[in-house]
Amino acid sequence: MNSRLAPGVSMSYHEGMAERERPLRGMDIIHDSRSNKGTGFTREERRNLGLRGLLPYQISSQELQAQRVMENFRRKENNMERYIFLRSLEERNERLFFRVLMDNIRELLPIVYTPTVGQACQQFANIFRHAKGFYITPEDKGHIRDILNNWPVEDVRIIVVTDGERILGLGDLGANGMGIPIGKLSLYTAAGGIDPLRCMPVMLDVGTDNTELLNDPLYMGWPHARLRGREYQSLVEEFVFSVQDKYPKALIQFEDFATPNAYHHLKRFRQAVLSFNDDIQGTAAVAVAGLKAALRISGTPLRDLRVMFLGAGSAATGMAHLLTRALMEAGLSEGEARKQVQFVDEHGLLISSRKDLTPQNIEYSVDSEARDFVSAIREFEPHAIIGATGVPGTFSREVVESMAAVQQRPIIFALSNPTDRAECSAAQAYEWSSGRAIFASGSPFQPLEYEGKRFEPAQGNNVYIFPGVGLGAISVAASRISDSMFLAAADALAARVKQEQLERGSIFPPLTELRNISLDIAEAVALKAYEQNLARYPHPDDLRELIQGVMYDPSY
Ligand SMILES: O=C([O-])CC(=O)C(=O)O
Ligand SMILES: [Mg+2]
Repeated sequence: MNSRLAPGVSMSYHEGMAERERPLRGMDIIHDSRSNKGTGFTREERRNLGLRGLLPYQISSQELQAQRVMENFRRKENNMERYIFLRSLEERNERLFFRVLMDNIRELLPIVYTPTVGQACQQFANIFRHAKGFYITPEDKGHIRDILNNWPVEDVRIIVVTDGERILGLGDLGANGMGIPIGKLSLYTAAGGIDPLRCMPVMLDVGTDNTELLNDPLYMGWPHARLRGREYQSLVEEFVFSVQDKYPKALIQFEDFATPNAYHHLKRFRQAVLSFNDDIQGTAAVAVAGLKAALRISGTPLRDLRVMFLGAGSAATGMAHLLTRALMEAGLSEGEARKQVQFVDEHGLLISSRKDLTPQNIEYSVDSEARDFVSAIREFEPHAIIGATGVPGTFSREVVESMAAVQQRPIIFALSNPTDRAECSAAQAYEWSSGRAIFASGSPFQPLEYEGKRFEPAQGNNVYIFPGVGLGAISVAASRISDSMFLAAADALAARVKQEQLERGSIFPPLTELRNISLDIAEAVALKAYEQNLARYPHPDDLRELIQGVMYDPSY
């Protein structure tokens, strides 16, 4: 295996990680978010680092600082203010930011991530304070490798890149979409234990077709219509190969690209480059995990599972593909598996006679008299419906009632983000199914009561998957990411759901367990990498210990 290592490529994750840090002193330390501890500097540090006089007398423990942060956080008027507050904490004191995020993940996830991050992208230009991440525009054509040298870190391992064309279910937000890679990478650190120094958010700013943004004097992106076609593709290629040259072991996560480009990039790079598409593959693994857990409630064998998707974009087709693989693992042929998966989009059921189907969808088209969603449900009697439309209200009362009529425990996943784009709300799913639905949404819904019973809606979001997949991949320097790795990740996730949770109808483990979930997933992914001969590091004595050992700890 070692023979596959390029000369100069280190043999383990640890080697080469000791980035030479500049010895800072005095105010420079306080102004360096990675070094700053604020009032957490000890008396001795204050003496040795030239900090005397620059801080108030009292020394606070990190716990006390975290408490102060959370009190301030809770006093803020609204979630946007909380978002701004947290991002500026990160700019001042990175370790304290991650301490607070990790210790309060349930409360803070809806702020640094969906739904508030969606709003933050919409208002990105208005709330902008401090540049973070790396921006590439068509004017950088031919110079991307060069300008990558401006990034101050020598050993980047995780890159999340978007071109901003399909930000959550909010559409084309151009360069304002930078909020998404930033948010995803915060979770790579908080949930996946990736050192923030190894993370790089990238905006491939190729313009926007959002005229409101183009007309907004505050808009900060490249102010042109979107680059398309060959020129666009060649910029993406130049970016990917420049990254590979500078950071040969970095994982590239493609995020929130419009469907045709998302598929194009996936096909182009999945074999050759350590990369994946989070919306297609990460979401798919979450959905498969959720379905497997849900089947434990309903008692349906996996091989019998029938699923109907609403929406035929990247997330839905990605889920169908991985689900087909899971059904094949359960013993079905590919043809049999595909027959258990159907799609409905805005023009109705995907039937073979339709002329508007994409290559990803044609494989799942059927011959049927049914046309609309409800009659398709009545005919197919799916165990689960999964929405990935970005269109709220599409799981109507009639839809949910039809599911409740054909299944005792209808599985209803309303996965579109942010919360106000969900196909139906948690309350609607429970109410319209008389409390029988097994529900999950992409963005959070509050716990609720229905007819005296408490429900805790599960959040079926790819945050359960990508941090662990990334951690596993970079811990062994995987050469690429395979479908089997995502199936292994889904199994590791589903395995963490306890029986007592299932009894409460909850099909994902608590978000408070994210770090351990990511560790389990990382181990499963790394094992697959060795099994499939895709690891570039030699097998360690204890894989789990190795992975655990590289996980970032924000304590001072
Ligand atoms: O960011 C999220 O919450 C999930 C996701 O990838 C998307 O909706 O595009
Ligand atoms: Mg996404």
